[in-house]
Amino acid sequence: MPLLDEIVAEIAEEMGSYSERGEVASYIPELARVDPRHFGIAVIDADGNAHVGGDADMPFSIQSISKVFTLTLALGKAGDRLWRRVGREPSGSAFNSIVLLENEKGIPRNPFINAGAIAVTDLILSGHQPREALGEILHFMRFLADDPSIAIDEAVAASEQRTGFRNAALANYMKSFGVLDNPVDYTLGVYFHHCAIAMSCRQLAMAGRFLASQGRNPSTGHRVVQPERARRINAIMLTCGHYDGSGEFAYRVGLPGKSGVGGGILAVAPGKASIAVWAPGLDANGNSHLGRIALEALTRRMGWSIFGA
Ligand SMILES: NC(=O)CC[C@H](N)C(=O)O
Repeated sequence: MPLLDEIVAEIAEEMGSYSERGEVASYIPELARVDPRHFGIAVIDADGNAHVGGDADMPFSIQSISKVFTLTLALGKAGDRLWRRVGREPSGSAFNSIVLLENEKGIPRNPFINAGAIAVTDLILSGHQPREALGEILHFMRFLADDPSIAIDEAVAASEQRTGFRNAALANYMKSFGVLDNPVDYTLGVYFHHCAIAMSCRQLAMAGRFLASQGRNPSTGHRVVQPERARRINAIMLTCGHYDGSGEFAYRVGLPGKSGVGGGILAVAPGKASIAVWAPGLDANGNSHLGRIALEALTRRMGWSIFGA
């Protein structure tokens, strides 16, 4: 699709000239070292062709984007039982907020805020050793992206493990309500490590293909999840994937999307494409500032918003 190639190249070039790039996350010390001038974009279309621009092959910390994949895995294990320990409504508060937990009996609003993702990780652990659970998550990422080289950035994981007091508070608080089954340090260890998986835009867009193609890996025809499950994961990405910036993302971009504080965003244009962008500078909600601008430009030019042209 030459048009798509041109648009992706144009966007990569335009993003290079922005001076307002947001702030790189600094509460995880290792992420503060990343150069805010990076920009990458990868679009895998419905025929499996990759259209890339900028630093599309440079690995970055996927952080909360991993929550899409842990949710998928946990749903595979627990099915609808998962929804007993986590809700599926937007929280309207920050990704690491604790405020709603007290009134809601330790049940997090959705699987994409930190508390919800920690509860989902706990379900994947379910009695296994942290190493086994992590191995399973990594194996799933490599399988989806069709790339055995995907790995965890141990320096990022260790950095968050040292400084993740807020997440430790969320996990302990949920544990006090009986929402977590495993030892808190096991669950947190797995959570910090899956957030520290490093992937490039190309690898992420590859991993997201099943969400754009009704649950199937389009190149092998392999079913990852049922179409209904893919649709529902997309729905939660749309409503909750950008925390208290989810409304703004839907308004401007109009696609299911999941951000991470490493500056990545995975977005899904159902039936059309799986898209990953990366720009490390964040806005006030902790979502990639330029990443959102780039996706807005892409969906506008391609007419891909799920809400119409
Ligand atoms: N929004 C994010 O990407 C947050 C993930 C990060 N690992 C944290 O728990 O704080």
